[in-house]
Amino acid sequence: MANLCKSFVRSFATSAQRANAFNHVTVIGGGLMGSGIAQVAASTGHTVSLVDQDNTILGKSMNGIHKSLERVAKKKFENPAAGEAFVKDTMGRISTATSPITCVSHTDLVIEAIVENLETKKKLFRELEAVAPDNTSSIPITDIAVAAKRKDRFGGLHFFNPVPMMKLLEVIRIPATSDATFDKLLAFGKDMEKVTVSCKDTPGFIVNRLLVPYMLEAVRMVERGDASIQDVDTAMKLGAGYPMGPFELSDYVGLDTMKFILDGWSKNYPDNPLFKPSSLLDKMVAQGKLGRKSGEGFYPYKK
Ligand SMILES: C[C@H](O)CC(=O)SCCNC(=O)CCNC(=O)[C@H](O)C(C)(C)COP(=O)(O)OP(=O)(O)OC[C@H]1O[C@@H](n2cnc3c(N)ncnc32)[C@H](O)[C@@H]1OP(=O)(O)O
Ligand SMILES: NC(=O)c1ccc[n+]([C@@H]2O[C@H](COP(=O)([O-])OP(=O)(O)OC[C@H]3O[C@@H](n4cnc5c(N)ncnc54)[C@H](O)[C@@H]3O)[C@@H](O)[C@H]2O)c1
Repeated sequence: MANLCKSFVRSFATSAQRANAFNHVTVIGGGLMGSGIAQVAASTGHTVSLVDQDNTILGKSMNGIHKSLERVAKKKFENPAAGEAFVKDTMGRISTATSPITCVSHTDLVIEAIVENLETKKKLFRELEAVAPDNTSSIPITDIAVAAKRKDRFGGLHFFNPVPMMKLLEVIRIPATSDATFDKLLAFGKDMEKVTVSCKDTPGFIVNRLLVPYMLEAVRMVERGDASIQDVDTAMKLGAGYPMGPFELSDYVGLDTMKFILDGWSKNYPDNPLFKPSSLLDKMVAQGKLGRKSGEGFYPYKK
């Protein structure tokens, strides 16, 4: 890992101008979250290796990052040439790879953002045998850390979707996490221009422990025939001020990710009624209706 950071530069600057806690970041998983994390890490001056299973997936990830950067640039810069330079500089800091092994030897921080499946995550950490702060939605960090040898350098970073827009980062320590590691993860959050909060290594941390049961109760409400999908979404947007209703948000997060979260919780806490599986969610995932990413979820989307 890199030396401790000396100071922070809050606004966008080139890597040469910033003093970040980490210089080079490896992000494993180039899906919704990994792409967003790689984008923000690069736009805040880090060099980034983005790793996924094959180059087709990585091509899609880089396309998505480019489009998202163009949206950010439009908002950030009045001068189109400055916006174009920002996009080009940021893209130039991201390289891609299909194996993490080559990247981790020269990286300062590894962030895992692959599918929400404990066995898959543990297998990856066994392969890495290194430090890899984890972007899990719901799996206790301690359970994933079982596969890591150097647990003092292990911690949880929970980003939110879409990463470029959501200001929060949950930073989770396990008993074995050293103070130095925890402090550096908090510093990394600041470098990424996020507000950090911390909590115990409990299921769903703060946000998902409250948000996911709410989203699932919306699904159960529709399963019971109490209200329609559209009316629940309208109600929560106009009556509770949420930017998206629970069904729009479920499609945005990914119904497979929602199911992974719920399956993990219901297996570990079978007596908690908030974590009960949903047959509607199970059926939709089995049909490949995963939300925006598959072109259909609770709503249809243009592919
Ligand atoms: C399950 C996990 O473990 C945890 C989670 O992540 S839970 C999910 C947490 N996320 C949320 O709750 C998201 C809730 N939704 C929102 O906050 C908003 O709907 C939203 C920010 C996603 C989009 O905002 P909205 O106003 O609805 O749409 P839109 O007009 O397209 O976007 C607003 C601005 O955000 C920007 N934006 C949206 N998505 C973006 C992206 N991926 N990249 C860059 N910019 C983006 C747009 O460019 C737009 O900028 P502008 O206002 O200057 O035009
Ligand atoms: N979707 C959300 O809103 C959200 C928000 C916060 C956290 N998370 C968490 O972030 C993680 C990733 O979620 P996502 O929504 O980006 O999923 P996603 O399905 O969009 O992406 C997962 C990516 O991981 C890749 N992958 C799988 N196994 C791999 C391996 N062994 N090596 C390299 N790449 C591999 C897949 O090819 C895929 O591109 C999950 O743990 C999820 O719970 C998701």
